[in-house]
Amino acid sequence: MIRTRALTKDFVVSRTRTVHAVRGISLDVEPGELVAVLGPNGAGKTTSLRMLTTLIQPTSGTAEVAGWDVVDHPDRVRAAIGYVGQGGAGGASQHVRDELVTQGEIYGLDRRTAKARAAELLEALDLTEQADRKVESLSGGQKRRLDVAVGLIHAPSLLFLDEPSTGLDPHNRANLWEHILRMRTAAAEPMTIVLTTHYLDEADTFAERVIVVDHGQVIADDTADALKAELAGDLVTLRVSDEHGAALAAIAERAPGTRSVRVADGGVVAGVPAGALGVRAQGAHTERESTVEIRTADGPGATPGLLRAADAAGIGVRRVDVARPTLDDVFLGLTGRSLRETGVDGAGPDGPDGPDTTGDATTSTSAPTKKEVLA
Ligand SMILES: Nc1ncnc2c1ncn2[C@@H]1O[C@H](COP(=O)(O)OP(=O)(O)OP(=O)(O)O)[C@@H](O)[C@H]1O
Repeated sequence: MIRTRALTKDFVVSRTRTVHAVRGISLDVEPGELVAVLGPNGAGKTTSLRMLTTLIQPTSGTAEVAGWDVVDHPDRVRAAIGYVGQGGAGGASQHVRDELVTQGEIYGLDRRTAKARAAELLEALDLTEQADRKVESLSGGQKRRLDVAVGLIHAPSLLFLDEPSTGLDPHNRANLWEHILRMRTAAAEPMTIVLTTHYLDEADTFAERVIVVDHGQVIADDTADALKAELAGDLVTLRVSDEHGAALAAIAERAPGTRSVRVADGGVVAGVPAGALGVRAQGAHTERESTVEIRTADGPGATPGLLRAADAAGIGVRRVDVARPTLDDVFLGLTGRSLRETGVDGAGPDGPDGPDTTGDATTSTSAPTKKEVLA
């Protein structure tokens, strides 16, 4: 359904500055897949989508969408796809139903077909009650559902959604997703959906495949579960008194299945009970704690052995947490940076004028390679 080879986009912003927004992306998306493209601000997600939807031309490389080359046959591509951009589509003063019918006609449907299709989508996306209201009077969630309806009016087999649920509250996000999934399965042929999102949980829950993009390159591509298992691992966190942090870290390093270990300052704790394992002082008192964070293939399986080894070394573990990895852990494992820290929820350090630019004397930063994060 989508095939790109070395797809590249440079924006020449001045004589001395070029933004390397997309750097040679090669990927294939099969019919019926639901793919989420994830990455920090400025990673190149929207630019990639804009090339695939023929809104901008690649600098180099090739892209075929629905069997057509995006540069040679943009009209064919546009006829085959739906695109829901970040800005939204609806004309504010139009009535909801009219907006849909007009969009259908723009796509070449005759009026009768456009009306029938509009009615179908209004029903499927729970907008029938709002059909005769003006677009500007809709709530955020209703407006976004209308955007999706507009993207689907000509029954495309491939739908691109650029951050479909940004700005919606959790209830409306869940509601939008329910509708998108229902639309997808109701289609005669399984619809292919490619979306960008800032919501890690959304990609995790709904996407069958997650493509992680950073600095204009694909740095990971698999199911969310496979990415988490291969690239992150479970996180076991053990809290001990500050003096035992380093010794416990050394024990954890040697434990089977350990991928990486980090000792962090756990802060000051008050009222540590007298006699707690490994606490030498008598009576409740205040002291610093360490947290030892262990990435391991199997957290629940590794924890008993870690506790036994700590006990044998006279180290009292005060608290144990075992957490399954998130997609943020995957990104951290790949780049050493957290998606949240790199501005996934807003402008981050890799934003517009971040490291993706080439200046006078410098070359652009190379894409980060996979590295051990917590070593
Ligand atoms: N028209 C343009 N001219 C110059 N630079 C651009 C243009 N469009 C995008 N860029 C730059 O290209 C890089 C990639 O931007 P893009 O919008 O594709 O990122 P993104 O991953 O979609 O980010 P976000 O999550 O913030 O939407 C950024 O550095 C951006 O500033």
